Amino acid sequence: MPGSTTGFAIRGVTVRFGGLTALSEVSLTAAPHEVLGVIGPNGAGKTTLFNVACGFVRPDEGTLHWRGEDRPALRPHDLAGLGIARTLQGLGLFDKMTVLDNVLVGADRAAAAGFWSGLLGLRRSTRDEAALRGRAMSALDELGVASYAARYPGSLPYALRKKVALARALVAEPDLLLLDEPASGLSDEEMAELGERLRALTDRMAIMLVEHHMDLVMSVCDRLVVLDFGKVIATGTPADVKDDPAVRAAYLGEAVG
Ligand SMILES: Nc1ncnc2c1ncn2[C@@H]1O[C@H](COP(=O)(O)OP(=O)(O)OP(=O)(O)O)[C@@H](O)[C@H]1O
Repeated sequence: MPGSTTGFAIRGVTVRFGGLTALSEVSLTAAPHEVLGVIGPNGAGKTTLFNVACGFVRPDEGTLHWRGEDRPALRPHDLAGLGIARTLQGLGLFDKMTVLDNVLVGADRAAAAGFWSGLLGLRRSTRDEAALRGRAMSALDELGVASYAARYPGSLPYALRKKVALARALVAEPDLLLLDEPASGLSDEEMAELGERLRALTDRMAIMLVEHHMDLVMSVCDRLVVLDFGKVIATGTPADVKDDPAVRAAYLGEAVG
């Protein structure tokens, strides 16, 4: 297939909001097992790019590429079936559901999308339910929060709620994980733990993260894409990008690394 890529790619994406061009011909790739960071000063277009990757914003021009196919019209509800999971800044946990049930929502989405063939038919059996709960519990366990399974998210500190949201994304066993500001609101220690967690996840998935915290970005990402005024101004390893004069100019007054 022409232009076929292994992994996730955004190609020539332009997004306009009325007269404002939020993204202009942006291209990037996230290879399997890679952590790709998207950074840039305020208003650079990071959130818009994340929303394009999640299918929340449809590009005016350009395409997405995933699993060997061009996908001009990715929609949010397609993600689970395509092996893509995401966490959002707002977490989106349901306060009236327990932690376990919140994670089960992620398992349900994946099962409904045919992710685990046979696990969800027209009538779900007790055994299927038990299997889904088992997966949800292991996702919580992997993040060290299984003991909170019966609690309600609202009663937990923010860092724990973030782990629950991540468990909900991971329960679907995605090949691509999209993270919007995963470090926001975390302490330095929690951020370091998150960094280690993300590195460990690369043995089974690619990760694209939009993040403000340079410490996390510099330590966790294999490659970075830097946006400024909707354009890619630099791409490379964290070390390359840190020394790039265009990046330094874009961040004038802000610390890079
Ligand atoms: N729905 C929208 N309607 C109109 N303009 C928008 C919309 N969303 C974003 N923009 C504009 O597009 C540009 C890029 O915004 P975006 O939120 O993607 O940047 P960002 O890099 O995520 O910024 P920040 O770091 O401040 O969150 C900004 O000028 C913003 O005002």
